[in-house]
Amino acid sequence: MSENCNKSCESCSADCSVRNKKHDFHENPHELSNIKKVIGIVSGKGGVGKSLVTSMLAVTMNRLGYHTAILDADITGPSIPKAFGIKEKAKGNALGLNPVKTKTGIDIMSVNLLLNNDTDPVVWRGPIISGVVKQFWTDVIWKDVDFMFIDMPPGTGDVPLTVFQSIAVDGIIVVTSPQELVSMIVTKAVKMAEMMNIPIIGLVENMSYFKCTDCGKEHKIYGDSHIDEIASEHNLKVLAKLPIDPKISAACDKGIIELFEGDWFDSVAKILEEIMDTDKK
Ligand SMILES: Nc1ncnc2c1ncn2[C@@H]1O[C@H](COP(=O)(O)OP(=O)(O)OP(=O)(O)O)[C@@H](O)[C@H]1O
Repeated sequence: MSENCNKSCESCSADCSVRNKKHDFHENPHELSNIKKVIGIVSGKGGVGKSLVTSMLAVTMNRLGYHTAILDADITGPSIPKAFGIKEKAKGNALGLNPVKTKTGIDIMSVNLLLNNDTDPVVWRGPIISGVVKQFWTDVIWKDVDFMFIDMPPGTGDVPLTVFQSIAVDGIIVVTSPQELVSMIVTKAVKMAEMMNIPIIGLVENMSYFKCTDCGKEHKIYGDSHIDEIASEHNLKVLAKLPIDPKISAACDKGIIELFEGDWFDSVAKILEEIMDTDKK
């Protein structure tokens, strides 16, 4: 703290303990929760495969023996329960709300696990939606979770802001697709992450190519990718390039994403393990 501190952080830019404390809006998780690492999955717009990447990352880390969880913060477009084929509803008791376990033991909380019908639209205003996401963090009992993946709502609106301010996110992964204005999206994500003081773990390019099952050739359906140049401009890693694969969309539709085959996320898994290990040292 500066000797001249008048506790008026708004008019002072010093990076001191008072300022940092005053600007820390992080909420504590439920007292019975224990969450080691929280990874936010973001995208610039909807439909690029953010929920799919979130699901596959959780499955990958679960296969490696980590207890994983998904907090579905995409309140108005929750697609996680469907990808995992979850039909049951979340139950609560006097202590709090329990996540629903998938067949392989991944803990999930999503607004669709609370609504009477999956098809009921969520017609709520921003502050209500943000409040629900916060409650998914504070009122759900997340027991012994190694990696929690947060499926963020697309963009940089009210809800992502609340998530980043109220949940201590350890890092974010940005999902893009080749047809997007990738450069702009990545630059925005980098700036947002800087503002929120959260490291970007790297980029995942979804729908990168289509591999012909007859000739084995890779076709760039959405044109050439620029992800590598953009990543190096920002000093970021490209974590994975995921093909367009009808088997993947079929797995999501049938609720069997836990059975996906492919090694696309093996290198991301190593990076996540390193993040976990650095804390143990
Ligand atoms: N690489 C892929 N191959 C085949 N299908 C895919 C692929 N990526 C995504 N899809 C399909 O595209 C649809 C949209 O994906 P997803 O729900 O993950 O997008 P999203 O970015 O989370 O969208 P929103 O933010 O609007 O919820 C899903 O039906 C998914 O199965």
